[in-house]
This record gives sequence, C-alpha cells and structure tokens, in this order.
Amino acid sequence: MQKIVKAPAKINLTLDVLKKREDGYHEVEMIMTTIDLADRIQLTTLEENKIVIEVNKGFVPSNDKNLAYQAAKLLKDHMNIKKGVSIFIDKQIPVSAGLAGGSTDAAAVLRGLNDMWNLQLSIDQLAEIGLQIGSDVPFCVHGGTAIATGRGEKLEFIPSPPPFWVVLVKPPKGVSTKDVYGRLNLNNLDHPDTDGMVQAIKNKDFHGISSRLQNVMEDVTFNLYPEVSKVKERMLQFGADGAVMSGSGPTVFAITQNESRADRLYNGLKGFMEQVYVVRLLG
Ligand SMILES: C[C@](O)(CO)[C@H](O)COP(=O)(O)OP(=O)(O)OC[C@H]1O[C@@H](n2ccc(N)nc2=O)[C@H](O)[C@@H]1O
Ligand SMILES: Nc1ncnc2c1ncn2[C@@H]1O[C@H](COP(=O)(O)OP(=O)(O)OP(=O)(O)O)[C@@H](O)[C@H]1O
Repeated sequence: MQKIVKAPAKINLTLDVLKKREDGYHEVEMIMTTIDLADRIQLTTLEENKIVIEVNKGFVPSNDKNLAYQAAKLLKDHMNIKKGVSIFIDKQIPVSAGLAGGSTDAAAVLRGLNDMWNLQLSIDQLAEIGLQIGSDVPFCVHGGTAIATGRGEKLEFIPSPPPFWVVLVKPPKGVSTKDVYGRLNLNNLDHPDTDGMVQAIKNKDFHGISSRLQNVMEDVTFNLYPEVSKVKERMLQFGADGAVMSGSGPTVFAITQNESRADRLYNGLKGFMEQVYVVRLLG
C-alpha cells in the first residue's frame, strides 16, 4: 500500500506568551493558520517491522531524530502494529524557520498512516498522540485556523480569514525555539490584541487583520539576528499591508490582498534574500 500526504506549513498571525508553567513549557495564546507551502510525504507499507525514512534535504535527519519517524513509531506502538513503513519526505518548507516544518511532517504521517492502515482513530486522538512529539503537532494534525492555548495543544477553531497573499522570507539562520522562549522577558511583553484579531478574522476585515499582526518573540529573535528585523522593515517599505515574524523565527511574512503588490514584494525581497516564497492561505 502507498499514500501521498501533503504537510502544510503554519504561520502565527498573533503569538502571545502569558507565563512559564510548572512543567517548563510556557502558557501561550496564539492564532495559527495554514498556508499553501507544504512538504509532500510518500508512505509505503513494508512487510518487515521497521521504519525507513528518506529526506531530499541532507541537513534534515533521516533517522529516529526525524519527527516523522517519531510519529510512525508512536502510532505503531500505540496500535501494536507489526508491519513497517517507508517514509519519503519531499522537503519544501524551510527548516528551523518558525513554520512547524517538522511538526507538520509528523502530523501528516499520523493522518496518512491512520488512513492507509484504516486505523479509524479520530482527528482528536491523532492530535493527542501528536502532542507527545511537539507543541505545534496537534494544530498541524487539524489544520485550518485556530486560537491555540496551553502549550499550543488547546485549540478553538475559528472561520478562515479572508483570502490574502503571504510573502515569506527565511533568513539564512536556524533559530532554536527553546532558546527564544528562554530569553523572553515575561514581565515586559507588549501583548497582542488577540481578541481584536479574532473579531477581524470573523468579520473578514483584512485591514483589521493586517494592523493586528503581532508576535512577542520578535524582540528576542531581532536582537539575536538584526538582519531579521531588516527583512520586516523592507517588507513594509515595499508596500506590505502588514508584516510579522512567524513562531520563534527567523521567517518573517508579509500579507496583502493585491496580487501585483505580492509580486512586487516577492521580486523586491528576492533581490537580497535567497529563500523567498509567495503563497496563498489554506486556512
Ligand atoms: C513557537 C511555536 O512554534 C509557535 O507556534 C511553538 O510554540 C513551538 O512549538 P514546537 O516547536 O513544537 O515546540 P516543542 O518542540 O514542543 O518545544 C521546544 C521547546 O520550546 C519551548 N516551548 C515550546 C512550547 C511552549 N508552549 N513553551 C515552551 O517553552 C520548550 O523549551 C521546549 O523544550
Ligand atoms: N521532518 C522534519 N523536517 C524538518 N526538520 C526536522 C524534521 N524532523 C526533525 N527535524 C529537526 O527539527 C529541528 C526544527 O525543525 P523545524 O523545521 O520543525 O523547526 P520550526 O519550523 O522552527 O518548528 P516550530 O515552528 O514548530 O518551532 C531542525 O533542527 C531539524 O533538524
């Protein structure tokens, strides 16, 4: 049996961190949505009880360190499955970028194996298994647009935002999510207007959305890598309606409803950055 699954990236329209928890994680409140920038995962059942993984990017682990491998292992153990699986990842999402590239691959493997092996687990059950792999995995299992709280696993789904273009730049830096969380000054954060953003999304109010894009992690990553804040400045100079860093970065994305402005942004940014993408929302 074989199955191909898409693994879309996520962006954070708002990202707020409320406090540090007893378990070492942070209480977050963030609005996430999926975009049409995706890895493609090919799953093939093996008679032999093993997990084989191959990635078309050498710098992504192709062993049990890969989150997609961990997802297959968790599901096989959870369901006591003896047959094996070969996983090929066509990696399109930039790595260590703040786009949940590994998390979404893990989520796609959970969904894909559930279907291919007819395991009949619910999406919520798959999301619960996924939380053992990482905080972004439950959202990636579901997709769509949601307010995420807790570690990021408590999800309240809301209607999709109105359609707009997303122009992303991934500066040539890998950022450690753990490191950025650890450097946050929790007593001095400028908190996003999460409720206002939710209302703007529900009202399909694009200006209300673009003016409320905010991520409390920006100051940390911008201080570590000033070139990341330069990207945001240029996006606004080049006419973006709004721009913000995704997750712990370093990816910054701009949004606009105007296709020719999206093209101008893409071409302008491509002039000084390698990894530039222009995509639509999937949310
Ligand atoms: C920054 C975001 O990408 C926003 O979507 C997520 O909050 C991070 O999700 P993630 O990469 O799946 O994070 P995990 O792999 O679960 O955790 C990596 C590290 O980030 C820190 N971490 C993560 C999530 C969270 N709510 N609080 C944390 O403090 C912890 O130190 C953890 O050891
Ligand atoms: N399937 C995978 N795809 C990409 N990276 C992976 C994968 N599995 C493990 N990794 C490792 O995970 C680390 C983080 O990669 P990832 O692309 O998930 O970061 P990210 O997009 O910033 O995640 P998040 O937005 O959830 O913080 C990298 O060091 C990478 O080597």
